[in-house]
Amino acid sequence: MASLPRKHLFDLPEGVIYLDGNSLGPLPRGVAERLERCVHKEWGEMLIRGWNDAQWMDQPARVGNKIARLIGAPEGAVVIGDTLSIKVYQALASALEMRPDRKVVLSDNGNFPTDLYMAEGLLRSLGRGHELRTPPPEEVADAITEEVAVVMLTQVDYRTGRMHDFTAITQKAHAVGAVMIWDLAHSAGAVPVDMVANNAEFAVGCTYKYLNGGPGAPAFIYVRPDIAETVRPALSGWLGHEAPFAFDLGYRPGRAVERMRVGTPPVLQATALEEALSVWDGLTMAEVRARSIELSERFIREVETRCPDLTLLSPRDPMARGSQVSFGFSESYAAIQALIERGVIGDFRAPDAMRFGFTPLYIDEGDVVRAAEIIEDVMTNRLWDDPAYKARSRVT
Ligand SMILES: Cc1ncc(COP(=O)(O)O)c(C=O)c1O
Ligand SMILES: Nc1c(O)cccc1C(=O)C[C@H](N)C(=O)O
Repeated sequence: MASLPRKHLFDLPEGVIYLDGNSLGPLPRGVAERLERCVHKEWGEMLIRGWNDAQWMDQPARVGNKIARLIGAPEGAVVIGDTLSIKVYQALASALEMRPDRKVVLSDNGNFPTDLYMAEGLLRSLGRGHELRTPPPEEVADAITEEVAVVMLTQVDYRTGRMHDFTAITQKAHAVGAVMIWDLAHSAGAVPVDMVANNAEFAVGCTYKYLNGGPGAPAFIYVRPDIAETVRPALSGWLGHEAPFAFDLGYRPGRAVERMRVGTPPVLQATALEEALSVWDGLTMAEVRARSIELSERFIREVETRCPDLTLLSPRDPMARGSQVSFGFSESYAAIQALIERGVIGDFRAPDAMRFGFTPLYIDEGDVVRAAEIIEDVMTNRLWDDPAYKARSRVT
């Protein structure tokens, strides 16, 4: 297969430059047809037999293996299912059980809110006086002390694209005896990740962003293989049981990471994801990362030259940045609306970020330059200064 870009593998609307694949990836070409087959040939014709005959029951592990390759994890260490919020909860609950004598969970105040909300809810229901600490991202490393039970961080900041030092933070967590959880929501399919080398105990992530699994696509969870047989799942659902179809009354955790399965897998969503993952065949994350850096560096250069009113909010050093670039502007919400209307889809993140994702599978240098020209037009001609844009409802 030809290397990058692979635009022909995606169904992108004509005239759109899609710089929001960091929030919701576009539709890969084969997905609609694969779903059609799943609906008619599997669900429609096989009915209940689909669990065996179409291997629906093995899908969480099978798709997990496809993701494993992209995050440097071995076969059998990743499963998919549920939403990322649930996977965060599961990882944190199990991690806390591994350090019963410690009471501090360390995250940061740039983390995506659901990760912090799930932690708060879990700690409250444990009722054992745990504390969630959220220093600024730059201060996390110094806040890793021997009080900390679990360090739980999102590698790439959803707003700024700032990337934590993946290796140094995990090493520091382990040096003080803390358990490490990485949320790879903005990393999987965006930056090279090597879970084996990193040695963190847990990783979680979503698949609707850079992995193009579609809206509501299932999340994934990785558990380090050497601890997977001892980790205790808090959400002990029947499909994480060692023998679900024995229908025993007592819970016995399933084999390794399979114990992190909870209930019935979302077969249609997982089928879309499984097909979507084939766009990565024959690609390495190193190749994707190299292109992503070229594209985002070019974008920053073009925008800074053309638009003096925009301030770079992302780290300037590409090695400290994920695959997204944010610019600050006082009217960024209206400016993003003006851009979307002109075919450049990025997004707004409160309070003032215009955020653009770089996805080399379907974005090339020409798109980047064209997007910068349109941003220049919107800024120079104050096209954002339109009450209709400012009034538009803010759902996402
Ligand atoms: C870091 C991070 N965690 C969690 C989520 C969302 O979790 P869920 O898939 O449960 O909506 C997102 C984005 O939506 C995210 O960026
Ligand atoms: N998961 C989302 C959703 O269900 C609706 C709207 C947006 C999202 C997102 O993924 C937001 C995303 N995590 C972000 O970085 O802003």
